[in-house]
Amino acid sequence: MTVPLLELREVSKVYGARLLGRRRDPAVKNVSFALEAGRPEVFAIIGESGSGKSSLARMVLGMSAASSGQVLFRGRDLARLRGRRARLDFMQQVQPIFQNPFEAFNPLVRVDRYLFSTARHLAGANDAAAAATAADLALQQVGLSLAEVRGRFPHEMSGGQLQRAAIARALIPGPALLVADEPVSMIDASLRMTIVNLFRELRDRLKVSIIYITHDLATAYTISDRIVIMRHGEVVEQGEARAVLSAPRHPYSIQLKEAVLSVEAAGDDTHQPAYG
Ligand SMILES: Nc1ncnc2c1ncn2[C@@H]1O[C@H](COP(=O)(O)OP(=O)(O)OP(=O)(O)O)[C@@H](O)[C@H]1O
Repeated sequence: MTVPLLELREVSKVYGARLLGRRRDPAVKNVSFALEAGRPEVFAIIGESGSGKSSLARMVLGMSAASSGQVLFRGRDLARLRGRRARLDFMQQVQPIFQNPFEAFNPLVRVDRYLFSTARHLAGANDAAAAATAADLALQQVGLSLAEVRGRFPHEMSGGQLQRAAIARALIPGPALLVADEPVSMIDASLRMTIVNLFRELRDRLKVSIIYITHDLATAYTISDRIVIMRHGEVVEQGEARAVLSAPRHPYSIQLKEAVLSVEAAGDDTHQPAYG
């Protein structure tokens, strides 16, 4: 069997030891799943607020250690990733996209400078021209160009544009995996679908896998190949997106399905493609 791109084995996360003398409930409890190497997919992690999605994302990104279990990237346990070279290699291959693009960028740094810096540090661009080329190519992948971004501060761009620039930044090192934690929840509703559809396009064009973390079943259902549904830190259902949605087994997934159907029945146009 080939080594998976990403594998979680019985991963749990417990914050702090005790709360008022009582053991805290785990934020993530015995979660296992794997993404195959060489088979790019959009993999959604769905759950309501507090279900443990962001805790899981932080462990996959190596930003927080699992309390028990293992997170393996290409067979290497993230808990054993030592040294600058290994960390850099991991960061080149696994890139985050956060919820609020205005927090992801330093407000005092022009967006193009930010991209050039990523190109120098993570993509080996060794002069200004190489950094500009890398930034421009990445921006084109998300429907922007360096000319549109040049010289602008984050607040001089719309939330949708800035989130695209954040996705471009994440693409600069040529990652194999993007971890997008609620990437459209701060974006104007009319632009959400354009951005999530972009994930599918990137999967096909760049062969990158995307973990799409959301509380919004409708977008996840539309763009994902597989989904896991979390509740209180546990995976309550997982599988191929259409299969899970067509025959939900858990009461929570049934509720979610009903929510999607009611959005569709209402003809909510926030889930239609829009450009801008
Ligand atoms: N740094 C932390 N310290 C202590 N508890 C935390 C920490 N981060 C998260 N938690 C707790 O862990 C549980 C899961 O939180 P988490 O943020 O992972 O869920 P989530 O599904 O991403 O929710 P949301 O969508 O609201 O961000 C919650 O009970 C939360 O209060």
